[in-house]
Amino acid sequence: MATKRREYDEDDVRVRPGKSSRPRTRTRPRHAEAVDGFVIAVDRGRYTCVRPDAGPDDPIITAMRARELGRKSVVVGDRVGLVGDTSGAPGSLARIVRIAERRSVLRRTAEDDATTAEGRLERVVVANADQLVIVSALADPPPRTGFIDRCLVAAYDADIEPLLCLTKADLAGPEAVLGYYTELELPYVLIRPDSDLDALRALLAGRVSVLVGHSGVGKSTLVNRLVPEAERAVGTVSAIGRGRHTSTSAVALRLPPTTGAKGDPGWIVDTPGVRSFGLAHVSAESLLHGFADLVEATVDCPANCQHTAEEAHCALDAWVAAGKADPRRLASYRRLLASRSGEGDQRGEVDHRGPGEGDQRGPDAPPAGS
Ligand SMILES: Nc1nc2c(ncn2[C@@H]2O[C@H](COP(=O)(O)OP(=O)(O)OP(=O)(O)O)[C@@H](O)[C@H]2O)c(=O)[nH]1
Ligand SMILES: [Zn+2]
Repeated sequence: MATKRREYDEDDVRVRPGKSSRPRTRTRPRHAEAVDGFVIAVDRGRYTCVRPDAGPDDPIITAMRARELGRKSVVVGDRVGLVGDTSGAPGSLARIVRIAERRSVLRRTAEDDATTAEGRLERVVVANADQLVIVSALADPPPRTGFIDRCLVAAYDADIEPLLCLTKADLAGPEAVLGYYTELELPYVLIRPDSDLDALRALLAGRVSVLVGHSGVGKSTLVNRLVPEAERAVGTVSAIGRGRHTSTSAVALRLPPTTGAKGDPGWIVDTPGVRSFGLAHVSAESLLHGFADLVEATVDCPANCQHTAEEAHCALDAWVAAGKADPRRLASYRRLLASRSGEGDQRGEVDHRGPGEGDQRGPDAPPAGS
């Protein structure tokens, strides 16, 4: 007699051994035995996770996504349910069967080509972040407020608090940059080679913070100072997976405990592959949320005002003319508005994209290699 075969996933077989002819019951609670995991890196279909309560020396768990997740994307910062071999032993592989509801979603639109649907693909960069740390040098390279404005919009859009981290404070003062943002009362920290980083560490404690910055601003230097283990940790997580070293576009690093401070020191998420935030997915109204100093003026705009320079009666022009906001802020807002529709001047906004960025796919793209 021929054995009738049906496809089962592993734990189906484990839960009901020998009952291969019994139909799958729909009422059984799915994966009640799943353990909680926190995704710290994603590399070509392999997800590096840790137990949320794990200590620095606890094993890291490599997982793949279960078929039942469908096309849902799993990104760094996701809180997931894991089944299978969650021991973290060398060669072991767990499966992600659940993704917890996300507290926040930091997105970007790929800027390779903002004029096509594919180019506008929205990518989730990090889930469940609490804070976006915008790293900008005060000199060498000079601060780019256009980049900072763009990051602020991404942060407000994601419902994440921004923190301005001004590096190379030994080379130039922060007055010009801070003056530009006077109205916003942005929290900021100044970093110099001899700073002790206590103020920054206090702002990172107990939270998941995403670091973004242009090349050369000193982000790697900062990450290495905050997490002396960083290089080794990144090597470890990205060497997993297919046994090839590829750089990922986001990786979560556990901050070491600081002497004297109690409680969770927090996590930083480094984003080596993310140089800017495409904002094509952000509506003109949401874009305005990044410009709290301008938003009040728009109540006097005509209905359906697009707030562009072409709008003859946009109230923003009068607002700025009356000295109620910095004209450079209005110019920046309008530059971002224009860049959203793919017609803007994006000079200085787009760096060469880092390798591995294709791993950060939106929910519409199947995971690479699986
Ligand atoms: N004067 C001064 N130089 C700094 C400071 N922080 C970093 N640098 C220098 O700035 C240069 C760039 O620093 P990195 O940490 O490599 O910059 P990055 O932002 O990681 O840039 P990529 O590696 O290209 O992504 C290095 O030569 C650092 O030594 C600082 O606070 N003051
Ligand atoms: Zn207007």
